[in-house]
Amino acid sequence: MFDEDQIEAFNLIKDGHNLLVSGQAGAGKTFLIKKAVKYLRKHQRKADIVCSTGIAATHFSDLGAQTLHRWAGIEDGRHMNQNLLHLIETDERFISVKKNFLNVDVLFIDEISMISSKVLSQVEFLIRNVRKSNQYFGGAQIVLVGDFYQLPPVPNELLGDPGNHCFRISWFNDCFPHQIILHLIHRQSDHTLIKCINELEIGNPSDETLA
Ligand SMILES: Nc1ncnc2c1ncn2[C@@H]1O[C@H](COP(=O)(O)OP(=O)(O)OP(=O)(O)O)[C@@H](O)[C@H]1O
Repeated sequence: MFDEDQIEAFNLIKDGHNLLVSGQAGAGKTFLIKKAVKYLRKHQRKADIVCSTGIAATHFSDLGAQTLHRWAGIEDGRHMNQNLLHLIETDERFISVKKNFLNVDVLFIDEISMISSKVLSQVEFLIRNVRKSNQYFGGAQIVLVGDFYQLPPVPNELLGDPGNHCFRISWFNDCFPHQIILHLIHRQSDHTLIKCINELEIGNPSDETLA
């Protein structure tokens, strides 16, 4: 059964809102995404899951997750927006990317802390233009999931990506007005260790952790 925060997030997802779901390790983000994706698919909505790394995608292998870079055809980030848009619209090698953009109803982006503002902005630009829409992400519903205290984006100076967090994008709060934090830690194993990590993550260790 979902906890209170998970219920709030689930209802927003079900009702078609864009949102950011965050929470520390063990707060039940993966648990929530899996249930939400199964629910949406059962109700004939095309829900895709993408992650910043292939390893994270294996957590959702039963649900067909892949990396965002592969799903969106952005490769290593070498393409400028207009060039990549042209490739997606005209080049057969990008046919599955074009289908992804045109068909997706709800896109879950996990490990969002590692997706840079450059990458998220490029994905937004591409989906909006392929869908020929004025809405953010071409009107596709986007659910960002992660913990901004965890790993940051990897900078790629050669390709003009300084690795800024995506929440720095000027339109971020406008596109993601709903931002839910999962407060309850569900993971039982290594509870003490996880508590220490979570406290250190936010720079506020308790006496127990310091001891
Ligand atoms: N509402 C719930 N009821 C029962 N178990 C839950 C619930 N939410 C999460 N769990 C369990 O708690 C554990 C941690 O949850 P989960 O892996 O989803 O956390 P997470 O936020 O994705 O963590 P991480 O950031 O480390 O990936 C899992 O074993 C999961 O099945």
